[in-house]
Amino acid sequence: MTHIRGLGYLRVQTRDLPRWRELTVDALGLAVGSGPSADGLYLRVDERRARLAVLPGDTDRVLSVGWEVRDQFALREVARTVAESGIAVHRLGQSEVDELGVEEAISFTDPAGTPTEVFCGPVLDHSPVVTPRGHRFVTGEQGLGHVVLPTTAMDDTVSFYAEVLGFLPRGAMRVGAAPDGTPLRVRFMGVNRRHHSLAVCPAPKAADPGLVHLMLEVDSLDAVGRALDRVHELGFSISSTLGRHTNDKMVSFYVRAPGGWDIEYGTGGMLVEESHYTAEEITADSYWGHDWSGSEPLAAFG
Ligand SMILES: Cc1ccc(O)c(O)c1CC[C@@H]1C(=O)CC[C@]2(C)C(=O)CC[C@@H]12
Ligand SMILES: [Fe+2]
Repeated sequence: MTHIRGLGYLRVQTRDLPRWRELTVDALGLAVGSGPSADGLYLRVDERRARLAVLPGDTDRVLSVGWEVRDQFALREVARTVAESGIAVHRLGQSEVDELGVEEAISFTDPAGTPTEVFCGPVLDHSPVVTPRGHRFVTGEQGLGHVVLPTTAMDDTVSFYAEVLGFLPRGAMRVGAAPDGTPLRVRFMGVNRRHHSLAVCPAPKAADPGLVHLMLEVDSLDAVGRALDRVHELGFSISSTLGRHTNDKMVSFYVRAPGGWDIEYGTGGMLVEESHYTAEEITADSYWGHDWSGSEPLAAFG
């Protein structure tokens, strides 16, 4: 039933494009790609034209989370099931799909309020991906990485992704309790062998920026360490120090992006063997490290 193959792209809006360029290109080592808007920043990590698009605007917010399906027939199925679930679905026109660099796409708002797109037929850029320090990003069948979305409607959001879009639960972690004692949990969900392509996190209000973090994976610990050096040199704020997560086994750090949300930058994520997997509850976010004590408050929790 699952048609979604992975996280395809993320598009965000910012008031501070120059600082975004420093973070993504100079610090994190993404390659500059191309796109239709002359003042936009289009970033490549692989053969896709722009996996991350950063557009100038007067607020800092997510413009769209793009989920990928196999082909136009799978897209039609997703459009039908989302519409049947009671959510209004729009089919994007030619100028819109050209802007996204895909063949076809639909858009809708998920129960968390996230502007969401599902697409097929991404346009490729066959020129070499020249990252500043020669590292590679881990994408391919695992998709771009993962996003964590804040939501005030946890149950609706989780059931939408699981029961309408076919995401598989990949475990949870308690982050507190409601006034009546019901545990609150961050829930991880996957669509491919990456442990999670999505996590949904209980948040007090639905407001900009609409994101908790984007995770990007690179192919070596040295690439993570070098990026961390550059993040310090360029004066970015570390939200969480280096550590290893207990669920996906990834070694990562979190850096604060302009706009009040984070980019998680890691390596060594596990590959899920779906035929044996069961969804577990972790009781610590990390085996070691991941000190969040120096973090500036996330805009989504503010
Ligand atoms: C716990 C965990 C496992 C794997 C991940 O890729 C991952 O990002 C996390 C942390 C999720 C979550 C977060 O990002 C926002 C701040 C949160 C809610 C915490 O304060 C603990 C867990 C954190
Ligand atoms: Fe994460």
